Amino acid sequence: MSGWTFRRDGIGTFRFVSATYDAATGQARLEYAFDDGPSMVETIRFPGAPAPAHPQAVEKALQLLHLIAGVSYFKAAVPARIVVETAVPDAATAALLDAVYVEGLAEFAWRNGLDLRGRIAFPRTVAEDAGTTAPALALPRRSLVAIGGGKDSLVSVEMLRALGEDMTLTWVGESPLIAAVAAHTGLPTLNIGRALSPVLFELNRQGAWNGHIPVTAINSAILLLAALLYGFDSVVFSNEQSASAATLEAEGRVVNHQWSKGFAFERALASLVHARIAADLDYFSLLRPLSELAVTREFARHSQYHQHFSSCNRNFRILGAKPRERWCGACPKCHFVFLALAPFMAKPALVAIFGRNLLDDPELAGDFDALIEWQAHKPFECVGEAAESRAALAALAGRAEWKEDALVRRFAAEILPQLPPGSLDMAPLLRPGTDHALPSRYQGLFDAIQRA
Ligand SMILES: CC(=O)N[C@H]1[C@@H](OP(=O)(O)OP(=O)(O)OC[C@H]2O[C@@H](n3ccc(=O)[nH]c3=O)[C@H](O)[C@@H]2O)O[C@H](CO)[C@@H](O)[C@@H]1O[C@H](C)C(=O)N[C@@H](C)C(=O)N[C@@H](CCC(=O)O)C(=O)O
Ligand SMILES: Nc1ncnc2c1ncn2[C@@H]1O[C@H](COP(=O)(O)OP(=O)(O)OP(=O)(O)O)[C@@H](O)[C@H]1O
Repeated sequence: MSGWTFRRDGIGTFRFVSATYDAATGQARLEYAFDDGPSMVETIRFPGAPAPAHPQAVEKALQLLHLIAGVSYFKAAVPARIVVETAVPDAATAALLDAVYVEGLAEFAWRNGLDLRGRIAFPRTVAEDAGTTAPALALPRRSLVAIGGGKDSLVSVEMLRALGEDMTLTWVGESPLIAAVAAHTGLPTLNIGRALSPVLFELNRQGAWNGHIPVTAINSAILLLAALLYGFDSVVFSNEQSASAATLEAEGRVVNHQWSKGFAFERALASLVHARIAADLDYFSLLRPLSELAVTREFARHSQYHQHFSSCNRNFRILGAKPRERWCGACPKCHFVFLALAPFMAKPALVAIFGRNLLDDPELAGDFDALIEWQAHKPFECVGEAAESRAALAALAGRAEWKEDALVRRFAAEILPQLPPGSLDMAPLLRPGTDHALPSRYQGLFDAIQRA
């Protein structure tokens, strides 16, 4: 960094400098820079990956990963100009990237008082035929399943296990918690290494713009490259229906904290992969038909994981302090998961997971109000829709074991009477939706849930 001064408002250009994959070490190297500043190099390690059997598809997937993962670095200065010094993307790829950088950074922009709409335009070659299909590679019929240490991916794992699917569980980055949960499934695992450039952390110290990024888009691109390297024909995520809902809508903007977990991103990425990378490589979310409540109802049955999993995102920090226990009990995700599991679990078992009864803590009233969008917007976190939280609280208000707890009692006395009658029924929220892109072999999975 010597001889180069970073001023976040003084940067003109973000450069995609190079992207290489070294088959001997299984390491991808993604290089970026601002103006004539230092290289920012991110590395992704694919342990034990065999020499690429499909080098052209691997090269395409590597380019896509380079372009998507740039979002972590671009955000540090959000300059007006983007230069791609590697292969310039075609129109369809550039359109996806524009969306990842504008919609995926919408929360970042909102919270920093920025507006990226109309400000991001990836360079693109002249438009290719929209109907182009990439060649089929005869990839083996097996699934690479993303695992995050929480309830969602474990529900998928158990659904796929019940179908006898050949699968490997995979996660990006070092996480003892995810490793322990993955080991508990007894299934084959693959931990992919990821190291962000230390230059980014230095820029953060020097006052770079910082905030939320669409991390699922990055993990998805990493897993697609992994599928080609190790030989899988499906990359399976566990993003639920509720992830597509906005966190807030204000001043003509739609901000979704979970944008890259949403259906619009899933569809766009899946069709780009079929068109440009491999016709037989599927990317989809198995849980897309389900609400968060439908997922927690399923997860409640899998008690073998209850003392191992965690949905608390504070566990997954690279730099920041991690909670001493698996659940910090103080973040919106802890609050939401407690509430969403409560209608489906025995109370002592749920309290044993969290170490205390969060619904009996009056100090948390404001936090639970945000979950039900009561005089507040939903928190910027991976939580279900307000209708789900309201329905869960209404259900608990009618249960002898819960109704005396401070926050349930308060909800029943002060809030419930002001809510529209008929809006609190849980049954419609538990019914699987029809907006999904599941391969036909999985359609039957949700018939069973429908009947439950
Ligand atoms: C774990 C977590 O929630 N981290 C968010 C937190 O970051 P923090 O500063 O507390 O610590 P670190 O995670 O260690 O990050 C250090 C710095 O690195 C930047 N960074 C990190 C990863 C990356 O891929 N790119 C990066 O640029 C980060 O900005 C830090 O400066 O707050 C940050 C600022 O708001 C968030 O960016 C961190 O979020 C992580 C990228 C992360 O993995 N978050 C997931 C748990 C998450 O938010 N998942 C969403 C899915 C959203 C989506 O559309 O994909 C969810 O579950 O809803
Ligand atoms: N480190 C990671 N590497 C790869 N995929 C991940 C990682 N962390 C999360 N995911 C995947 O991203 C998606 C969204 O993560 P999310 O945290 O919502 O899921 P989860 O951990 O399975 O469940 P929960 O909602 O209880 O946290 C899931 O498909 C999850 O498997």
